[in-house]
Amino acid sequence: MSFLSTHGITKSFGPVEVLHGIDFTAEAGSVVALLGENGAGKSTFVKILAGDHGADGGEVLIDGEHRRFGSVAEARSAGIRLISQEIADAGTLTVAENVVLGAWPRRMGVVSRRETRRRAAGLLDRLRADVPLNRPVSELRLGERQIVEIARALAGESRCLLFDEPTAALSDVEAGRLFELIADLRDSGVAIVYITHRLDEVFRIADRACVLRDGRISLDRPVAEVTTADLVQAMVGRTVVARRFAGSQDGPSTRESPVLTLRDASGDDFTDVSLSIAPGEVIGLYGKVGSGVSEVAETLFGMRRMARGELRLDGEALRLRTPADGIRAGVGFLPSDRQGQAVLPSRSVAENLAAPSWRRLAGRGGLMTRGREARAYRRWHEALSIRSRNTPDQSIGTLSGGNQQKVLLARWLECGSRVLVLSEPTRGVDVGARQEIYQAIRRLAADGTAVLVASSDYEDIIAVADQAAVMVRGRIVAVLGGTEITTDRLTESAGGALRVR
Ligand SMILES: Nc1ncnc2c1ncn2[C@@H]1O[C@H](COP(=O)(O)OP(=O)(O)OP(=O)(O)O)[C@@H](O)[C@H]1O
Repeated sequence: MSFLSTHGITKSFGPVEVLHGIDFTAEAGSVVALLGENGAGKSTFVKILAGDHGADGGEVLIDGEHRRFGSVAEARSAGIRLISQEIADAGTLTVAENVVLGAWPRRMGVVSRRETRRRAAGLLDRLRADVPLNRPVSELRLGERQIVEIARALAGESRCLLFDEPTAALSDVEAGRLFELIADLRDSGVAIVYITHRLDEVFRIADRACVLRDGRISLDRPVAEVTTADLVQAMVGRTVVARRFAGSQDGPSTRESPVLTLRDASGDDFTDVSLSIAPGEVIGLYGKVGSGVSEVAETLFGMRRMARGELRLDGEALRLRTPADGIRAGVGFLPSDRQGQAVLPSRSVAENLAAPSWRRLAGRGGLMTRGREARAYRRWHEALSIRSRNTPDQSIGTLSGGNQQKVLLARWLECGSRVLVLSEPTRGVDVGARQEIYQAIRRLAADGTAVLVASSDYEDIIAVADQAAVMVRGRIVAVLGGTEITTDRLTESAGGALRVR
């Protein structure tokens, strides 16, 4: 018998019905992958299972008995836990404190620090994670914070774990350890529901694949019986062919003089990095999580200080101390940590989109009108197929994760920056939307923008880069051009062995 099953679950937000009657099962000792386009309803569905949202209709059965969870605590007491996309840690508390958050170990009524550390170490050990127990979580990188979240969910007896895109920010090694943990949990009888946009993960860890399309189940089959093409077809209703959008296979034939030049730069986690970007060019900076790629990107926007080296814009030396310096210099930046560093959570979609273009949109009178913001919103809503209620006033927090990412990208597309630095531009984005984002990046380059795509996803680099630099442990180890930019060359170089040029 299945541990958990649902029949006819429906859910609306205001007038919009998001789930149209979901029949679903999760078996004990089995992993089911839950897939679907951005906005299909995956997070909403698992939040209902975890007691975070109430369903409007339908029923949830646990061990064959009807249950209705009024809160997260109630779902937890039934052994169901959600590891959400949104990290909910307490930045100033330490790693150990965050792992035991909400379940403080006490001795004679007083929180025991020793016991806190001991328990946290035990839980992190299950993930073979190497995160310092005493460090405040605000100092960790996003992937490490994700690991702390997972460790917290392992406290207590779980019968069903719901993972919502857990590997989006993890390194390959960290993801590998998580997969081992998931296999162990499965073997010990836990039911696992696993949401991902990375289809290779489905074949690696899941027993069953379940696809949500527009709030309905469009496929539910054993993984052994499906192909990647079946999953994509069920998700987007068509086949999606990964292709290269780069200007020409051999890169641009004539190169204008660079608008941005970085020479022998060293800073947080990178050393002696040199690169240049000309107008109309897309440079890919590729490396695994932790290779220094995102640190270089952040430095180009003024989010990190450069310790040594030289940054020039239009030939003029530049010192960026803060992101405000970056914006003033005409650099646009999409950070990899969407929630922490980019989303203005209490603002509308239109306000989020227009934020850095405010001055330009407001015009000479300095008066920003909702109409101007709304027009900016409409321009990108269609071009990037942003899935929202089609009103610029919708709060950004009510968009699905992948659609928030598209709004943030549109922010910089609208801004018309001369230099655009995009860190992990397709993180959390579905297979179809990826292609739209790649097209948008190339369109931007065609209009003369100089673009740097910093990514740990080689598909991003292959799809859009005219030239690619590969980083390993903070240094550029290979530079590839045009037709040299292939999966094999990129992954081989990022492994650290090969040195080209
Ligand atoms: N609190 C809310 N208020 C209004 N609409 C919401 C709310 N939460 C989600 N939605 C809407 O419900 C739909 C489904 O969102 P959901 O987050 O479940 O999608 P998802 O499949 O998890 O997408 P992604 O892959 O991008 O994370 C979206 O259109 C979203 O805008």
